[in-house]
Amino acid sequence: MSHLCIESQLLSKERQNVTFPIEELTNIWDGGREETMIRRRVEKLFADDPELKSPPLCTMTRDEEFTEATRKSAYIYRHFIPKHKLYPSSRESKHLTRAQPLATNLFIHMGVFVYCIKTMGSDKQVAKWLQLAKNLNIIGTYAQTELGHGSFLRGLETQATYDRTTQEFVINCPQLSSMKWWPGDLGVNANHALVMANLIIDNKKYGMHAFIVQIRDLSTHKPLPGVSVGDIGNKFGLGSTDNGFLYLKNVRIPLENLLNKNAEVKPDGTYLKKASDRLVYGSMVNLRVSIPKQCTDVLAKACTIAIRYSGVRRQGLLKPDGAEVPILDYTLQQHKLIPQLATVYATNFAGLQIQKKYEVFLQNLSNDDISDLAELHALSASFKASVSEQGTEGVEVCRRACGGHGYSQASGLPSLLARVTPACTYEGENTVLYLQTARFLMKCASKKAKDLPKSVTFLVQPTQMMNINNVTSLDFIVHCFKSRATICVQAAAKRLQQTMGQGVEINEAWNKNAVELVKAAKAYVMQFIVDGFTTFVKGLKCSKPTKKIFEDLCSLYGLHFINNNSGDFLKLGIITAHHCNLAEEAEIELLGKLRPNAVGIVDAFDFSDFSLDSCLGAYDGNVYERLFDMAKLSPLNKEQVHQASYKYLRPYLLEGRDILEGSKSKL
Ligand SMILES: Cc1cc2nc3c(=O)[nH]c(=O)nc-3n(C[C@H](O)[C@H](O)[C@H](O)COP(=O)(O)OP(=O)(O)OC[C@H]3O[C@@H](n4cnc5c(N)ncnc54)[C@H](O)[C@@H]3O)c2cc1C
Repeated sequence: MSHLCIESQLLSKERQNVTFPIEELTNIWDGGREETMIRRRVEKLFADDPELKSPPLCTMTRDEEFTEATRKSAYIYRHFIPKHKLYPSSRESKHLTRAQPLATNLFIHMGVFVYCIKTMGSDKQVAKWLQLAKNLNIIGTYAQTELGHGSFLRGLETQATYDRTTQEFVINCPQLSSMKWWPGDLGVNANHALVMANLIIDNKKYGMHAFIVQIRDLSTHKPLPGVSVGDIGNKFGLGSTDNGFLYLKNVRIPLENLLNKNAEVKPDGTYLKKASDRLVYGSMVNLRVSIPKQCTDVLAKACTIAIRYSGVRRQGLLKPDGAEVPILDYTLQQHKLIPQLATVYATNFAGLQIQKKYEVFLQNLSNDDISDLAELHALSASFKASVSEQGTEGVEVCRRACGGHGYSQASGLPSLLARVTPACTYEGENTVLYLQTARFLMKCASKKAKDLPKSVTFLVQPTQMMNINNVTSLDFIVHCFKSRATICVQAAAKRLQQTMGQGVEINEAWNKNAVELVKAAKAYVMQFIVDGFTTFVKGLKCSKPTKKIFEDLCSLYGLHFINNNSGDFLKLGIITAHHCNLAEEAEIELLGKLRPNAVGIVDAFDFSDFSLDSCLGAYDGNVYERLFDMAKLSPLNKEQVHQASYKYLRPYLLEGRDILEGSKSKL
């Protein structure tokens, strides 16, 4: 029997040992049996379409990757989606992001430019721009960040000065640091930009507003006068996206190009505010709610790759005279990977709770009730920060857990890491988001329980230690996380008050206590995740073996965190040293229990080989043959003798030949 077959057999054996119905878990993951069927149908449409096939990502240059991405994106939006009727209103559309091949672009155009027109434009503006944008008749970007400023919005320098005589805005980047930098789809493809600029009327500043600016000629696609635009160059990853720079000098746009649903400038220069900034915040929440799901899906892929690979990779012995074992048998490998699997489940199902809160908020909004906004904003900000961080750390753990092969692009893991890590920065840099959450928490800490939303009253109530020996109990784990959040929030509030009591001005006091404040925000969101996942698991109706998997993953998620931060839980008086010992033992026991089902659990994510795009993670486990096939495709192997060796090394190699052949003839 060939060596290759053994790898496939090892994965089959893993699957025979699975103790729960994989299909049931898949259905729960998808949100129901019918959703699984719809998702599979959508994924099959993508996988079967020859227009969506590309050379493997790891064999392409940046230029080829970008060109392929643009070709496929244009095809998807103009042909594939209409052909299969996968419109945003259809049930199928929910599954598009997951089904779509990795290397595509136009995300900022379709996801943000189109969304901003819809939510920030008047009816007249929506009628003018929306369909053009959806049809790719115009391509837009969202240009907010500048070379000199990102997080601090008031520091942005681009100006839109109203000229009453011509009824135009004159857009200017006053200096190098005001140049727009980073916007996606801008560098090469966009011919319009939604530019965030300071509105100035008669020398008075009115703050940031959104303007539609045409930046390239509609026929030639060349930059218009006053516009300097291009790609910012290679990044950590995301070679398929043309993040760009944009410098605007005296570019004139008509009055109607200010997106004016929330604020308007009349022809005579009168400024009219129509909606409160709080409503504008509400629309930002929507974008933030979608990012964690993308991060969770990326971590789910990384877990699938690393766990399947660990099931077939054999290295060393557990018994001196036994057979070589798959590395998944090592407790240390389980300790790296299975908690990542628990993270995928915890963040996914806790995310559903935010989604529900968001839907309630939207319902209330239609009655002009925005009382939930502050909590939703605080929650979605810290949740985005926490899930993108856990996703980034988790993918890197998975990558390193695959040894040398995890470093190869062919594993698919480097591109997953490059995809998840920028989510820590875009749509609000994580630290800045945690600080926003802390602001809400400090307000809560200054109030009485009766004046707070029910979901956060625990933050101002006293905590008690729970005397319990069963540390895997979900009630105990939730209690630990809630107590930690309460203590951290109250401690940060107390310190802030003390600093200000010493006469320190608020911003300075805030800065002095920023570490404590961020810790409070992190503790708050961690309790939300643990509580949300636990609530989901407790309410889950399914077969006993599947329920057991959920309960074990839920306990593992909590205990792994407690064990990694035991000093903190001990210091805060939430647990004792006895609990610590029990928690460490319980975690190892849970790893052993989940180990036989690990391959089954990742199979339940149901990623196709097409979407995983990994030599290590394919369903059949035929790892080595795939790696060798991929290596053969390396552009460096195109010629038997590469020009570089010939050009730069040949003279010295010929010297070597003469020495070696000369010494041979002397023998
Ligand atoms: C892949 C990618 C795609 C992007 N796409 C777009 C796009 O389409 N359109 C667009 O406009 N922008 C885009 N951006 C830019 C992105 O939104 C900004 O990078 C982000 O808002 C962070 O701003 P910054 O880069 O200025 O970081 P900075 O704010 O300079 O952050 C640098 C450091 O300073 C810290 N810091 C900043 N402020 C504070 C504070 N108050 N207290 C404590 N610490 C602080 C941060 O935590 C961080 O550690 C993209 C970025 C990336 C990486």
